[in-house]
Amino acid sequence: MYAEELLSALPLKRVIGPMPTLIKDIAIDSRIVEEKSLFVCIKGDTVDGHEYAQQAVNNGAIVIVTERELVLEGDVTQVIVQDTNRAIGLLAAKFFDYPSNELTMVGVTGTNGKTSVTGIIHNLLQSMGERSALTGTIGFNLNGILYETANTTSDALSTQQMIFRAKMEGCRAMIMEVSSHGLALGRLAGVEYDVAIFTNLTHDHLDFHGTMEEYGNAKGLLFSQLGQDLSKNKVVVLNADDAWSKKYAMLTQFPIYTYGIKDETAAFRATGIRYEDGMTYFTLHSPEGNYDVSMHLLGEFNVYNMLAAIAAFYGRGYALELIVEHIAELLPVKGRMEKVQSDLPFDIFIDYAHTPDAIEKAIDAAMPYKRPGKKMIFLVGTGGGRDKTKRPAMAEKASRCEYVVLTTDDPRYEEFDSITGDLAKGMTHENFACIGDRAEAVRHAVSVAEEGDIIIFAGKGHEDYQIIENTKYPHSDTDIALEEGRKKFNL
Ligand SMILES: CC(=O)N[C@H]1[C@@H](OP(=O)(O)OP(=O)(O)OC[C@H]2O[C@@H](n3ccc(=O)[nH]c3=O)[C@H](O)[C@@H]2O)O[C@H](CO)[C@@H](O)[C@@H]1O[C@H](C)C(=O)N[C@@H](C)C(=O)N[C@H](CCC(=O)O)C(=O)O
Ligand SMILES: Nc1ncnc2c1ncn2[C@@H]1O[C@H](COP(=O)(O)OP(=O)(O)OP(=O)(O)O)[C@@H](O)[C@H]1O
Repeated sequence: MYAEELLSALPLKRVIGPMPTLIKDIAIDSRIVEEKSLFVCIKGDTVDGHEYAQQAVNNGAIVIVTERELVLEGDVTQVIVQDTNRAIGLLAAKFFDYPSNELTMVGVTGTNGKTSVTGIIHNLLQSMGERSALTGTIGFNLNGILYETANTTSDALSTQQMIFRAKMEGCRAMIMEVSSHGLALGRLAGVEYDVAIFTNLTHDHLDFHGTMEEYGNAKGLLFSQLGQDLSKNKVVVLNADDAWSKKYAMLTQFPIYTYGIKDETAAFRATGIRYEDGMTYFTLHSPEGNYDVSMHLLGEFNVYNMLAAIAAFYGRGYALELIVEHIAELLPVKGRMEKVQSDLPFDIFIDYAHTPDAIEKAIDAAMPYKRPGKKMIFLVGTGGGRDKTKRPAMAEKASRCEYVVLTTDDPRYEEFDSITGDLAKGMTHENFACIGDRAEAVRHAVSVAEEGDIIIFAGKGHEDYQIIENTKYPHSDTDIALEEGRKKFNL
């Protein structure tokens, strides 16, 4: 792109040096700068990107966007702006020519359920033969190929790049998990959403947001940023059973489609929920009448997730009959109350619950499968160096199970005992063990399991690794549990 044209995205700037003709790429990481690039210096949490400007020049950057004049060697032009974090959003959207305008963009926010709802919508679109891309905690799924991403909601540059790639690969839709961090830090700058969905808001991430109020306000940005152009067919989907939905409804004038189980005024409502033989059944009440829905996804929380997806499809003009037909074929989302197929005499569920509410919902989901007189064992961990206030509440929720194993998810730099010690403060009974080493904890959970019991391994879900300090080690709750179980029962 012509440098002049690209930089026109930044009206307030001071340019030092001659303007080059062409910019071939944009980068925010000096280690992966290409020839003839523009590098934007971002002040991070751990380091300041301004310190890496020289490395970026050495690797081929010809323009540096910076918040202060830097001493740099080489043929390089400096563009001084007040806020580089804001600048990268404007530049990235311009460089990729505002790709979100050409796709149906779906954003899902909420404490729990983002991966599930985005996965459901993406998989339903695929099953109807429509090409869509998906980004979130699991990575960037482009036409079936999964690319790793550092965050649930990626930085502003990667976000625009991914939408552009989806457009170039012929996708008609892009389904995105929208985290509160992503919204608060401007990672979604320039993303024009057509569908904005809210799942729920419960305790998480208070290390970052400080209060639930701030956390809730950050999520509200998804709705307020939909804009005022009512000629666009934008759709807002809100959970009628969550009090925050009333606040979000006030942030936008676009049509609202509510869903829920308790609130009888919800436009999309489920009643008569039944769980049988690994299936969930319910009656869908909709503006178009009632439908019988059957799905392989387990638990009431997945009924909520499915209702959110159904409301979104309806809002975009899809026939409910068609959607309900495709739901019956849908496979469970990976690592979200996924039942492990095995020859062991007890049941294993793998789940990603890492908030108090999600733990409660995971236990609810498994309860219909609990046999009389048999135990439910819950293994729960949490990440190191993140919101510590939620830890006792997580263990308190897990205490509903007869036996609890307290462990770690990704301990990062925190001591095992510090994590399990915080969790233990919330236990309401004595039938639990604190075992920081997760592999050991999984083996222990299996060692106490007897015929007919259920074990839920929570917190790792789809992940096949554990991060200790800053290293990713291979780890699979499923593999360890199966190996230990077979040994125990001589299979
Ligand atoms: C606190 C936080 O959000 N940190 C994010 C931030 O990292 P950081 O501030 O540490 O960045 P940094 O390493 O200091 O680097 C600053 C700048 O210098 C550049 N740099 C750095 C080193 C170098 O050699 N050269 C160079 O140019 C970097 O590319 C960057 O532009 O910028 C990185 C790149 O965009 C993010 O990956 C990183 O997310 C980390 C991994 C993270 O864990 N974030 C969590 C808190 C988060 O965002 N979570 C949410 C919610 C998840 C959920 O729903 O549960 C998410 O959306 O993921
Ligand atoms: N609608 C929901 N309400 C409450 N709990 C839910 C809901 N959907 C999923 N959960 C629980 O939360 C866990 C995480 O689900 P999911 O990955 O879909 O959420 P998420 O919002 O993407 O979380 P994260 O971004 O932290 O990965 C699930 O394994 C399940 O235990």
